[in-house]
Amino acid sequence: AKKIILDCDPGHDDAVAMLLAHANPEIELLGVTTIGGNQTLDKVTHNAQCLATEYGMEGVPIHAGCDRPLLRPVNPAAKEHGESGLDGVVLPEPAPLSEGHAVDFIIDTIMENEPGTVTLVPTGPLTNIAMAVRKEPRIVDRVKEVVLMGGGVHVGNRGPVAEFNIWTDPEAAKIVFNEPWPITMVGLDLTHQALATDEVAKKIADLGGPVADFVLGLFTFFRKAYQDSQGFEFPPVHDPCTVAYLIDPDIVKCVKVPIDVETAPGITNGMTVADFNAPIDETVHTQAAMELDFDGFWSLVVDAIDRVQKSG
Ligand SMILES: Nc1ccc([C@@H]2N[C@H](CO)[C@@H](O)[C@H]2O)cc1
Ligand SMILES: [Ca+2]
Repeated sequence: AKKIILDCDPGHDDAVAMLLAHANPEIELLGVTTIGGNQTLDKVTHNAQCLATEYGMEGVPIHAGCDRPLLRPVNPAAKEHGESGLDGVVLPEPAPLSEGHAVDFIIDTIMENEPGTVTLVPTGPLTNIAMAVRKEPRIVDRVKEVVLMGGGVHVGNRGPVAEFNIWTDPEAAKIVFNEPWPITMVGLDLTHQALATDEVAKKIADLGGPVADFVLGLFTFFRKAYQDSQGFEFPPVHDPCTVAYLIDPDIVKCVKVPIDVETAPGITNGMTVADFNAPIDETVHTQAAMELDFDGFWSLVVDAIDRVQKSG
């Protein structure tokens, strides 16, 4: 199984990423770390703890991380995720929070495991990852790869070309994208294909059960929020696309391309800039996810719900 650390800001779609990472046998979830983003750090951390209970996740450490970006103020996505960060569902009691900062957990976990065996899966702003790199630069060569939800190629949800996770902390993103580790950017080009349509909801409803109902509750709220805030009929469930790619790389088609981050103020601030004019040689350590196998993706999510309900 692939060992991963999920660095997240739950968040309706982070919640599905956590479910997929916990349930699928191809993934060994070494720990969950949290970052302020969709909501403030205290709220997203509490949400992660409650989700661990909901999914029956035993013994997976949860560590809270940075409570704000490196330079920018926190700008929660309250319209899309609600005041709690997980509006639309009733949350169970929280699982315990582990001692110690997320940045130290990320560093220690990578340094304690064999080189090239731990994958980082950030699905929120990249502050914790940037801080970890600055505190312990040796993690860059030891990490197997970074598969992050964020950015996109000339697409945005915070203005014309910025995506929320990057836009929230562009300086952290610039640090992360400029380290020489392998990065798969699972951006909006890809995740806007991962729509929770009526047919998807029906498959989950047909499964039945408490976790199926929980996920449907997430989707119901997220769908209304997306209709009201971005005019989408169905909500794109961004974050689990990262885990799905790790489970089955054929589910996501990627293109190798140099990617950097714009941190200058102005209309392109927070943009991930893919340079398709550059030569693609072995120095290119970044790739952008562009095409999703819709049915393959959703079958993994339905399977994860089924597995968690069966092991409950
Ligand atoms: N409108 C909006 C939707 C999702 C998000 C969060 N940020 C990323 C998508 O931009 C995902 O990680 C998701 O959790 C932010 C804003
Ligand atoms: Ca997220």
